[in-house]
Amino acid sequence: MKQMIIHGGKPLKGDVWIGGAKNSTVALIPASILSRTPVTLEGVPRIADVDNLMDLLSEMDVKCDFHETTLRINPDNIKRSPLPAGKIKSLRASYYFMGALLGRFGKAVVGFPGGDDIGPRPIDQHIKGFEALGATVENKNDQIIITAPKTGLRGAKIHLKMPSVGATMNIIMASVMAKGQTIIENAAKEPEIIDLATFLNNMGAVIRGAGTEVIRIEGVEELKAQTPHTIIPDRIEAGTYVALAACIGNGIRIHNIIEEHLDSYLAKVEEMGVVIDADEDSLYVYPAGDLKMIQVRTDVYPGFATDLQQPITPLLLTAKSGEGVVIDQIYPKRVGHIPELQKMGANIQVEDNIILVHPTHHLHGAHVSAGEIRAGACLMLAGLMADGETIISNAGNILRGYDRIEQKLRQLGAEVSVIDV
Ligand SMILES: CC(=O)N[C@H]1[C@@H](OP(=O)(O)OP(=O)(O)OC[C@H]2O[C@@H](n3ccc(=O)[nH]c3=O)[C@H](O)[C@@H]2O)O[C@H](CO)[C@@H](O)[C@@H]1O
Ligand SMILES: C=C(OP(=O)(O)O)C(=O)O
Repeated sequence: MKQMIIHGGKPLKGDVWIGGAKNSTVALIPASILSRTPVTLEGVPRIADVDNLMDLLSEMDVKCDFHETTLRINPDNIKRSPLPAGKIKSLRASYYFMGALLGRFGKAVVGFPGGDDIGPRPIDQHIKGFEALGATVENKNDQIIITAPKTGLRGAKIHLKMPSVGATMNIIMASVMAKGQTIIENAAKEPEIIDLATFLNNMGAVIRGAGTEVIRIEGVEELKAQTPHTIIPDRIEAGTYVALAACIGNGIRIHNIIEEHLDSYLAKVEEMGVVIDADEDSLYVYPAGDLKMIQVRTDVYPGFATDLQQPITPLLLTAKSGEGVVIDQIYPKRVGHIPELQKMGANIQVEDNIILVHPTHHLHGAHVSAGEIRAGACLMLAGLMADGETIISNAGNILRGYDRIEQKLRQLGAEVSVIDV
């Protein structure tokens, strides 16, 4: 198990560069097997989810070469292999192999995915989509077996019950080579969907409307990657550093961002009174003065992202007065970080899944546990603010999605290390 050890209370300063978006990357890697030619991804974050996806590719004899931030994936000798257990359980996004294998081979045998403990994560909309394309879906011994008819998948009109990011991406991957037209209504509009569509379109796919609620896909015969694809910057990592800079920064510039992707988040941070200067592709966060308490309600994009409700919570604790409220409409049970923050002296409670935050002038180091990735990010920020030593166990959850975190925090002046215990 990994532990993160932080000696907090030191003001941080300097520059930080944001990596490629985890939530794009984890879809683009499975999508790479749809290509008949080698794929090059650039701006790939150094995170554990990528290592686990590369291991899954190697089970299919797909060769990967990961150098700095460039990942080359060569599916020339790909063999269709079932992915029943093991690494598949290590991340939620392994479910993208359902759509990708179905699209490429007409058959996918994939174990139930793992991932973060953020409450129930149903996949009924993914399955509804595969079935609409003509596939049969069986659930046997903790595995999902998805089979296209002998005549192949056929385009269909699919109306999602809710704009699910995972279902939208999985249906795109399955339908990109189906016969005829697929229409996804009530599709998710997250920037990561546009990134996937751009990647596939550059390989010859015909996907229109990504980023809006209606996506139209004309099936094509085959896909061939021709040019490298640069992954969009991680808006959640960027938002985490914005919160960090406002909590304990003495002037921090955050590079490689797309400001528009952070609009609703930055509006909330600025409503608190944090002063931010935006450049073409960077943000400068000034040391914070007296901050106001706010209310946050998560929503689908372009609303406030569920993945940012935990990273902003330590910032709310620094407000001068009032009561802050955080409501996660996407994952209401995503409140596992609250008892851990209480151990550090935070005046914060949960009532009926509503988080109530009160000004806390002093946090102290404690031994806490990162139940999931963003809970880990929240505790990491609290640890950097707190006096004394904070030990975060289950820090592997932070490494799942935060690119070179130890190195980046140290460059800003933090005293932090990650150890194996
Ligand atoms: C809308 C939203 O904020 N999605 C976030 C969510 O995506 P993730 O892909 O986990 O979630 P979805 O967007 O798929 O799901 C949104 C909501 O729909 C429900 N649902 C989803 C699929 C399904 O088949 N049935 C069903 O009921 C989910 O339980 C959830 O309440 O976490 C990802 C990783 O943290 C983020 O990158 C996404 O931005
Ligand atoms: C919950 C998250 O990750 P995953 O969906 O990969 O578990 C996240 O990115 O906040």
